[in-house]
Amino acid sequence: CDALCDALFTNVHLATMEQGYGELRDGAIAVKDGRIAWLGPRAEAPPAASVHDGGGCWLTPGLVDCHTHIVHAGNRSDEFEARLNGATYEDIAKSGGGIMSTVRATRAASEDELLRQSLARVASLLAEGVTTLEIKSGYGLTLDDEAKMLRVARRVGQVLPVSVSTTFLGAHALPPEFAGRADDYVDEICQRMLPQLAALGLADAVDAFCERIGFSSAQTERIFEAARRHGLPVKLHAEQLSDQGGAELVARFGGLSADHLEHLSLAGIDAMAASGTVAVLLPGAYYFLRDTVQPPVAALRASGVPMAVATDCNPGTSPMTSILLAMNMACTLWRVTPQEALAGATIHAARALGRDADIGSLAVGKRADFALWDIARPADLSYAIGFNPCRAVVNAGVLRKPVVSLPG
Ligand SMILES: O=C(O)CC[C@@H]1NC(=O)NC1=O
Ligand SMILES: [Fe+3]
Repeated sequence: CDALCDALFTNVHLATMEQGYGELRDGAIAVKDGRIAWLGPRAEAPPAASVHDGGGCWLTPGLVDCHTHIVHAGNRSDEFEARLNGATYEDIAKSGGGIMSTVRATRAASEDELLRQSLARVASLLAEGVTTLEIKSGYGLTLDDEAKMLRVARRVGQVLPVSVSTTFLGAHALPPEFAGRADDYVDEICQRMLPQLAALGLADAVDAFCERIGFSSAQTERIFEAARRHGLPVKLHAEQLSDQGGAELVARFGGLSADHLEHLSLAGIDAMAASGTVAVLLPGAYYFLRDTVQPPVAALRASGVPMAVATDCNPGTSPMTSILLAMNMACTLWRVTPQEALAGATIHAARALGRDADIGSLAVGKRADFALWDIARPADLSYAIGFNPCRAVVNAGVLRKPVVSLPG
């Protein structure tokens, strides 16, 4: 720091996540105006107005959950029960349940009620050191209801100490008003919903569900072209249940990420490697659906495609509000390594949001978003199941306890 730093966090071991990982033991990190001003050996730390002794904790970048549907009303435990009695996810969707069940509940909920239900779920993630969260729409499927969801997503970041990236996912399911007229609904998305939501500044990115029970790659391409016309980056639910060529499509648009990827092809991997598109792994949905087809983690690793890990928090396929559990699942179910899982919930997740210049690793000039952990080594974060070792969180240089209080 040229002038006196605002805060110094010392007596900590740093997992910097620079160049993919990076450790600095017995270190310290200084903050000025909400940004990282210095990091290095504890003995060389600069003076600061306030000094916090980290007690030998590990200090990582604040965790980033880069794929959630955390704003929604109601739950779908009835379908969970039905599937355990033999129904399939696609049967339920085809009979009007599934996503449409949550659409009906979300349309019926007021904006304030939607916020109240969502904040409780977000608080669970914040307790585990999450400092940035992506939140999708996709349970409204009309302009007004999609705007309501995205306003609630923005309010989450105003009410709680978390940065929120919003994603418009109007192409999540075909609403009843357009039954049998998918192309007309895609027109509604491209010609009305997306332009107005972009003009209102409610969406930071655009996503679609490219799948047999979702939207075709041709329909997805039309949505991506509309996103491009409005200067919005794209990402995609791709190859979750089948190979629709979604990964190649999102790579062709220089998209931020392709997500799920259980049925990803080698051609899709090559396209993502060439375009720098992040592979977002969502083990919660694989686990909860009792899926058996794994994403090609070894091939993604060999091709150098950056892998992120996220909760996919949603009421139908991944009712999970634990990023640490998602990290453990990625390791245990798919042989992601603990270092890859931590990169997947920090720098690679930040890259999947187009935010890696600002967050996701410990580097001078980045936002001072940190999490402090009472662990022996960083691998402990994806090793433990259901145990939360987070001892403190720092948002833009401001220290807070992990558990936040909710309004009202
Ligand atoms: O079932 C839901 O409510 C959303 C499921 C979620 N959305 C999607 O496109 N794939 C998923 O797993
Ligand atoms: Fe999802």
